[in-house]
Amino acid sequence: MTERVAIIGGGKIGEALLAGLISAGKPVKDLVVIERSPERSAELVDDYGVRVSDDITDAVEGARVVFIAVKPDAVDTVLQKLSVTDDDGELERVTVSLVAGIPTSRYEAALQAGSPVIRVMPNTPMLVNEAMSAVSPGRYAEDDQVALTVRLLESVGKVMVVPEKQMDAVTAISGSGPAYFFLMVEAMIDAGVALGLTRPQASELAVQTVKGAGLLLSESGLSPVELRAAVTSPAGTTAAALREFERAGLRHAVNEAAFACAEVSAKTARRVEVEGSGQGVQRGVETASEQQ
Ligand SMILES: NC(=O)C1=CN([C@@H]2O[C@H](COP(=O)(O)OP(=O)(O)OC[C@H]3O[C@@H](n4cnc5c(N)ncnc54)[C@H](O)[C@@H]3O)[C@@H](O)[C@H]2O)C=CC1
Ligand SMILES: O=C(O)[C@@H]1CCC=N1
Repeated sequence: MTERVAIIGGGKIGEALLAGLISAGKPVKDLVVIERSPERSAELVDDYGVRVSDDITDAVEGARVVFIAVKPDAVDTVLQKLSVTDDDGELERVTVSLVAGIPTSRYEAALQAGSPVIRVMPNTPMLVNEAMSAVSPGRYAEDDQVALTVRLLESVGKVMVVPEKQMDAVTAISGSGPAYFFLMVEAMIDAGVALGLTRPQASELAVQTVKGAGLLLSESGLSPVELRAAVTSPAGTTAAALREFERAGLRHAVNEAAFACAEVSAKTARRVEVEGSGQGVQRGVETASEQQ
């Protein structure tokens, strides 16, 4: 893998990609991050020894693949800058968006005519080379560009190629999915503390349980239904717990959550357009800790 790769946006997902590619053996000299926050840039330089620039035009020069990992609201600004950069013609640079909710058509319309674009929905387990990335090629992406993108993403996890119309559903399952599990683990730890365990004890028990259960799911070849049945003894402890989950409507809650997630994804492009045109809309209320 000697292709030069540029990552625009060195936040959580940009860092996950950077860390994953480096740990998968990609030489740091073939990587560049474009990050506008000086504090964030300094962190990335310290932690990874990677070149970080705040100048898109300069940094993407010579890059075969340009990943975009900024928030949806920042995409148009990035595209304006990218649209006036020169990809030398020979490099056949491909723009790969990791951004939720913005269709390839928007990139294709903003970039130079015929620019190849690929849309990806990754997730943060990329940090530990266990990402699930869904890939949708845009209309001008060539097979070799899709293959290169898949190869890069396969070095940091699994890859599934899907039609772009499935991206909102994918986001609702694998893109946002890790957060659902972190919430579940938080709740398990709190329950353990309520039952008298110390918080470190409850954390270790819950985290190792989720890790082991995840490995069983991916490696045993058994379905979640079969694995759950194997834990559940007749009239036993697990049956009592599961009955409470069913009574509380866990399945319904997961379904509603996934639909809410997909809906926000589907409306993102329109929201960005409206907010970008100065007619900002009030979104849902975030807690202070979620505002980053
Ligand atoms: N966090 C996650 O679990 C996932 C995020 N995504 C997508 O990845 C994208 C990034 O998300 P996060 O990493 O969570 O956000 P983040 O806010 O942590 O990172 C975005 C970074 O981009 C930088 N930035 C913004 N405008 C820039 C510009 N013009 N030039 C250079 N740098 C710029 C910001 O300073 C920030 O460091 C989003 O579009 C999101 O939809 C997709 C899948 C999972
Ligand atoms: O919450 C978000 O909007 C991003 C997209 C998928 C995961 N995180």
